[in-house]
Amino acid sequence: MSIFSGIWIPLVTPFQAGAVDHRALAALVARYRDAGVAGFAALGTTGEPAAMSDEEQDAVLATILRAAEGLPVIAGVSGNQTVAVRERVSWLGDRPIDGVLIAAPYYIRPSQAGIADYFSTLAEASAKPIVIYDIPYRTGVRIELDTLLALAAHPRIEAIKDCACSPETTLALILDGRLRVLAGNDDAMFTSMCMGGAGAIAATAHVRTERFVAMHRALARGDLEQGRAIYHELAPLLRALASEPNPAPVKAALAAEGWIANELRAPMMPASEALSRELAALLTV
Ligand SMILES: O=C(O)C1=N[C@H](C(=O)O)C[C@H](O)C1
Repeated sequence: MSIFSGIWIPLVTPFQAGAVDHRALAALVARYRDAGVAGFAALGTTGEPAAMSDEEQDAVLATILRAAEGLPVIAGVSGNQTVAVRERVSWLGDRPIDGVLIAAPYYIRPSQAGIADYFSTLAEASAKPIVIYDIPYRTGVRIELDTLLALAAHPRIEAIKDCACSPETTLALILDGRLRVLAGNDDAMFTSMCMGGAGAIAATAHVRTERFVAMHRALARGDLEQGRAIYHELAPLLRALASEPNPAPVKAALAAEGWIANELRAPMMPASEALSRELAALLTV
């Protein structure tokens, strides 16, 4: 049975007075463990790895692995030089992680052949399962369906974090059946899971985590009525959490609940006062 199903948390990195707050990070992981999540994505977009040194990233990964107490952890990797990213992927192969989450090469917009070569090279170098992170609105390049289907033949490419905003692609991948499809756009998670997707890696699930887990479980057992009712209940929160750049709203919500300081590293900015007030109000309902 694949580990790539259920609700995964792409963890924020809490900062306090400019430094990584490892205590807050470990407390968050323990809180989500108790809430029934399936696993954690460390150093995904939400974790702000682009704002951290290599040493800070490695320390964050170590804290998450310790606090996860055996729940699966995958580590995010991004870049645009195959050789450099391959080194990182090989290094991660010796860590006690359960997979590597790899985005397409950003900014340089390679051809589909270039993208296929990139992922195949990294899959060959990896000792761990690979989750393809298809997020064209961040990388600047789409991984086309034919490319994804070709990559699915590789035994170490096991899942996709699907953020392409294409229901046709999502359905085609689910019907193909070789990659586990994890929704990566939070507003698409309900439809993806209804179509047969395996779950979600969802920043919004940092709050009301138990309800996201309950929604997934309801849909996975075919209880559409209950799954839909929970989705409707979560909808105002989902909308508010997506209304400013991730992870600012999630951090504001967690700060309102007292878990972390409301701090991001520039050029990312904390959520606006108005949104912070709205989120605090939504979380008291
Ligand atoms: O960090 C992630 O993984 C996620 N990234 C997406 C994004 O920031 O675009 C959102 C998703 O909820 C999780």
